[in-house]
Amino acid sequence: MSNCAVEHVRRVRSVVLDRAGAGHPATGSRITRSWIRCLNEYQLDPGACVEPQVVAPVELRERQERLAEVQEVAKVEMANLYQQLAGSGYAIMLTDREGVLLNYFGDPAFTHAASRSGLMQGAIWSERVQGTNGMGTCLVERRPISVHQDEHFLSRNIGLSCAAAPIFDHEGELVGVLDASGESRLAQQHTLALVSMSVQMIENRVFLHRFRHDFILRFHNRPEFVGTLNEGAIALTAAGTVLAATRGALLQLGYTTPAEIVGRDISQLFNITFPGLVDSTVRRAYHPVPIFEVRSSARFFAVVFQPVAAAAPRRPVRCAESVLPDAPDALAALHFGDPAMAANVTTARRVMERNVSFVLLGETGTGKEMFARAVHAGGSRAARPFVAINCASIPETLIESELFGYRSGAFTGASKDGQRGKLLQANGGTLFLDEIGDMPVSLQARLLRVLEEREVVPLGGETPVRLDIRLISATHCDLLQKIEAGQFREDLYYRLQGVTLTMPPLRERADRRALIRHLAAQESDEGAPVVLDEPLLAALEHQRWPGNVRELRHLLRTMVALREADRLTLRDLPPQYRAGRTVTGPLTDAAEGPGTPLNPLESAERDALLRELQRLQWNMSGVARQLNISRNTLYRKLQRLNIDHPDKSTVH
Ligand SMILES: Nc1ncnc2c1ncn2[C@@H]1O[C@H](COP(=O)(O)OP(=O)(O)OP(=O)(O)O)[C@@H](O)[C@H]1O
Repeated sequence: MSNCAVEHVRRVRSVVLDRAGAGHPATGSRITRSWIRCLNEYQLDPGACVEPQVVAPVELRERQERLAEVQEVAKVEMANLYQQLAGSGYAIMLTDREGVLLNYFGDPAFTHAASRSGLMQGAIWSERVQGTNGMGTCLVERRPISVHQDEHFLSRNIGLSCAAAPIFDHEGELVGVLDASGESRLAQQHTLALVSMSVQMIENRVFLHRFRHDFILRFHNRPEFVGTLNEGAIALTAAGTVLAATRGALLQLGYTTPAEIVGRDISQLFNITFPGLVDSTVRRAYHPVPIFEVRSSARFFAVVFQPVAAAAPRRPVRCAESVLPDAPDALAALHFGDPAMAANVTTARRVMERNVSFVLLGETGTGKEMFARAVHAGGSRAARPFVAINCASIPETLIESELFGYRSGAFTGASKDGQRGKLLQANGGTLFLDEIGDMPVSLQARLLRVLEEREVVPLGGETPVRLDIRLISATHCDLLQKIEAGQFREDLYYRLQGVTLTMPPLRERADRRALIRHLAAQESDEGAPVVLDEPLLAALEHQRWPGNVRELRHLLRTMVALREADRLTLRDLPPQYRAGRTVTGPLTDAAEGPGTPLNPLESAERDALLRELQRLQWNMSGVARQLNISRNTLYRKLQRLNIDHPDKSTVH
């Protein structure tokens, strides 16, 4: 045993035996209490150098399945927390209530040392097995706790610094612990606060998910905190009886256990009737409405969310392109504090429950479709279909049948069963018309008629069908300019335009850094979490991003896939992003011009594309069709390959 370990053992024994230990930092009462338990109750030897105890893989899987819902939510929060602590040598861990380590996100620099210390999946970190430690002692104390270096009981653990917080379920049962541990010499003051915040986020999100088929009242004494991790949430039956409440709700209302309010009518807690509150929430378009607590008359602001229909197809957490959390947080998840996006979300929430049409403007890849999906997911139509149609990528001749459908045999090549058009497929839900500016003028008249008459006659059919759709249109072009040029109908423009929102380009978003981290976490969430070092983050933050968030996501996806280590640096950045294309760099504008070096493959692609463009006299739809790609993709290629249209104004 090293001198240091011998000294530690001597100190532990002396503190426990005379319970004095004057002058030693570890005599804080919780640590002392734990040491006493370890020595007297569990009969542990502080100098023991035992191997970590690990449960069998089958048992680990069973334990993980038992906590599957918490784990699913915790994974995202663990990745976020890991990003926040990245570089400080921490590993983030989740244990169950017996202290078995279920999930581990580790700093690569620390993983090896961590597994030597027993910080690995399946290891048991209860206080009874490992003595005083963040995870185990937190389970006993049921409170957030830091255990720094020689505050550990076993001398083999004194290299560690741990910050741990307990996770409770809606019944107040302790279900596990979230912990950040590292070999850091300096206990980071803020680590415990970050871990506690992550736990609060996990508890809230698990609660919202578990009670998604019930009414949920979300409240805070400041309206802007409704929907944040500080809010309180109460699940209610359709009759307004309390089913469960979050810790945040109990804290704000001055109760200590859920049992004190479960089973009571909501009107016994707040001076409201439940139907009245549901009504005013909907009338105020999900803006928090003031309510008063019965006992203290304290004012709160509340929103009631309606149950998500049980029959609704569950939105996959991760789909090919877009990642959306469960409603109603989909809109909030679209930004991390950018004022323009925040204002868009506020406006959308205000009108979401009224059948107002939206027009979404913004450059390609700024998230127009994602925004439309979030509006759909957050509203009362969430359980009904969301149908998207891209007017730029469907050949003009087919848009009509795509929209209106057709009867069997309506035209050569039509399916023999016919097809319901997108308008009918979207009935009751949302129709998203992407690149509306590219809709042929003849079809615009027909669409306008349908929107005014609110019924549609399928192609080749006779009986009109009643339509109830929310329409969200998107375009990257200037529709007013198109109207002037006679390419877009003014009357349709006014019919589509209930609320117009502009998605900011990525280079102008104030929350770029958080968004980059968030996307990197999402892109790496199936493997070990990836950390971006500071120079790389700064370089990404200052790119021009002509393809906006889409381009950023694809770049991160590529970098994550090709990485050699879990810490990405400037060396992982593809060459075309290294020089020049920054917003503030010296090559700012010139970088988009022909000066940017292309690799040989890109040069060949550029030549081939130029030949095709010249052959078809720059008819963009024709070239896109010829190459079997969408016009959006074609425009993106032009941008990427530095091809300027001879008449620049027509290239968007
Ligand atoms: N706020 C966001 N958070 C996370 N990912 C986003 C966000 N906005 C966009 N993305 C990502 O960028 C991709 C492109 O977004 P989307 O298709 O919504 O953009 P768009 O503006 O509709 O593009 P286009 O005009 O080219 O159709 C999405 O698939 C998604 O992965």
